[in-house]
Amino acid sequence: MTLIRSVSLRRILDSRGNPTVEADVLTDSGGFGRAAAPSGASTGEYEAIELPPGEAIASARQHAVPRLVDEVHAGNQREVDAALRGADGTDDFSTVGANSAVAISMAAAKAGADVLGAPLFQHLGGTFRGGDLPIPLGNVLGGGEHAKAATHIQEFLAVPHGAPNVSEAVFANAAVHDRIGELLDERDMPAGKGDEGAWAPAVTDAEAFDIVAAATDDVAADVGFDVAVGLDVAASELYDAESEVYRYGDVERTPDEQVDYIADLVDEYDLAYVEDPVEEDDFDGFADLTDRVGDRTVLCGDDLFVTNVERLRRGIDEGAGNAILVKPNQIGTLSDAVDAVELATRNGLEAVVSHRSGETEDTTIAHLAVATGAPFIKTGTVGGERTAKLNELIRIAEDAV
Ligand SMILES: O=C(O)[C@@H](CO)OP(=O)(O)O
Ligand SMILES: [Mg+2]
Repeated sequence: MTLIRSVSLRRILDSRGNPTVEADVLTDSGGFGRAAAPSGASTGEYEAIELPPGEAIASARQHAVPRLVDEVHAGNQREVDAALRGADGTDDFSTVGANSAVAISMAAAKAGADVLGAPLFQHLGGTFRGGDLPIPLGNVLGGGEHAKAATHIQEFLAVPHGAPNVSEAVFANAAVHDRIGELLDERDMPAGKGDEGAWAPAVTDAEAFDIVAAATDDVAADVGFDVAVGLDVAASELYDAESEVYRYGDVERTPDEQVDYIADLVDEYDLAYVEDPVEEDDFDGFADLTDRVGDRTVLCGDDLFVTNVERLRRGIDEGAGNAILVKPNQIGTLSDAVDAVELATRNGLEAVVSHRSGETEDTTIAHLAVATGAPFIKTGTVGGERTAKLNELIRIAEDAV
């Protein structure tokens, strides 16, 4: 029923207008799945390798497709992903390209679900999943690698952790985005938007904190539940390894000062979430911060862990962070992403399933978050490629009732 009959690959557009890989998987009984690879801008040094899409497609056709067609069952995700790993033969998918691998892995999962007639989250997570929906972290203002001449901190996030359900949480984040637009207007601060649809005004980080905190307070008062502020510092992008300082424009911070700065921000703004507060090799700084503020905020490793169980294991041993960002394309397959969530969860860390700054209309991560029972999903606030996932969560919540 789920034996793979064909795998087709093509170049399609992502949300930045760059080419990316889309895969179609068809099974012997007519089951069909289609998925596309996202793409990062602030990519971690230790991520699986994204090849230029044309190369990734040619290499996957040569190495991976023959190992899948008439050989592997789309309904057996481990088998699909093992075949992809076997076809690639490297640890970082540098032969086939993590972009081809993840597109095929996700398309096969959808084809399997199609044959079963089950929603993807149920096929991946089991029949008892669907009751717990993740809290959406919404990027509402930012800069860094996603918008030049805006803030140094990459993402200011709305965290609607008091929302009674996922739909109200999603709409609260949209309301924060909208309110920030009004506040910027009132202050005569014209702003475009960054790669993820967040406002990208030419303001200092301090001004951004003021604006975002005012907007979350206004929306919280309106909706009647708590909406906190979170950050993705994306600190590796600020770090100058040669001089061993973090550069925020003209302001420099040593690694120790960086930890102090973030710890102070957590208390000053009651931050509910901080991602990549220090650069990707600084497990010690991450652990120090976890000691200091890990009891009152989520400290999440993105570039630190890159969805990789080896790096996560090190983080667990060293007490670095209390959460992991999970991006399937950072590691190359759904099985690897699920392994990362499971290792994290077994060790008391929280999982945050995440989009990339370059996205498509693909909704797989919404299902992955529900399938793994992840407490958070980070997938933007506005823009079609972001709302595709958010609207899918609303549908999943309805189905699960
Ligand atoms: O840093 C991040 O968490 C992501 C997504 O927000 O950005 P990018 O995809 O550019 O790595
Ligand atoms: Mg990040």
